[in-house]
Amino acid sequence: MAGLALRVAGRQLSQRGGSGAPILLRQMFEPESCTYTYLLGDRESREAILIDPVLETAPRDAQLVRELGLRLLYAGQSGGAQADLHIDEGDSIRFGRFALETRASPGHTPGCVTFVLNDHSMAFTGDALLIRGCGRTDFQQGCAKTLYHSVHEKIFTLPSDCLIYPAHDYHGLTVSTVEEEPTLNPRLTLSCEEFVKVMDNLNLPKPKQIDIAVPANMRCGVQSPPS
Ligand SMILES: N[C@@H](CCC(=O)N[C@@H](CCS)C(=O)NCC(=O)O)C(=O)O
Ligand SMILES: [Fe+2]
Repeated sequence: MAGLALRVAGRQLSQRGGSGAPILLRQMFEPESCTYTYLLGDRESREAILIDPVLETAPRDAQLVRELGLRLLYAGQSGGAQADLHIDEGDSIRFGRFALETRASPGHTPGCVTFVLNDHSMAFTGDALLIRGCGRTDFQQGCAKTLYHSVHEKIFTLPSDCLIYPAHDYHGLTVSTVEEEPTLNPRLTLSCEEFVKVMDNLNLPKPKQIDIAVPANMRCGVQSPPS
């Protein structure tokens, strides 16, 4: 029932906002952590939102926001961090004629969310679903079984032409679709049991900067004052 209500609400929002209005979308890359930051804006009201910003590239993002004459309403990540606004499953984040629907997609971390544009044309999957991959589950209270269910239930149920924009890519790819991933993703095409085994044996090195990034994310990106 909740899923149905969300879809209906999404369609109504899309119509009220004038369906077909082109969203302003910029995908920006930070090479050290291979992170994508997304700037989304409404060309009419100039209201904008920034998804998955990285400390090192914050000046670049701020400059682009200024150059494009946008007014940033929200920026940040989720996950029990200190923040001005906490978001939950089903919450709608509005900017101009658009809105992002929040879908909880835990597994990489307990607080991971996927943001879906209200017309379901694109989804920002954070570290849950990567292109032909997925977020690791071996730290930050990750859980492979939870991630498997999140991706199958919250992302693969979107329309097949829905674009998938992840928070990271390590192979030079920029975007995927809900049509591609359920058939081509080498991890998420497995059974849940096989997936858990694969995830338990990834043996990846820790990402660079993770020991700095995690505590900073818990303070919404605010750095510790110098001692
Ligand atoms: N080999 C990569 C590893 C970076 C890494 O661990 N990335 C995380 C996402 C950021 S917390 C992840 O979940 N990766 C999944 C994966 O399969 O790589 C590097 O270049 O450092
Ligand atoms: Fe991560």
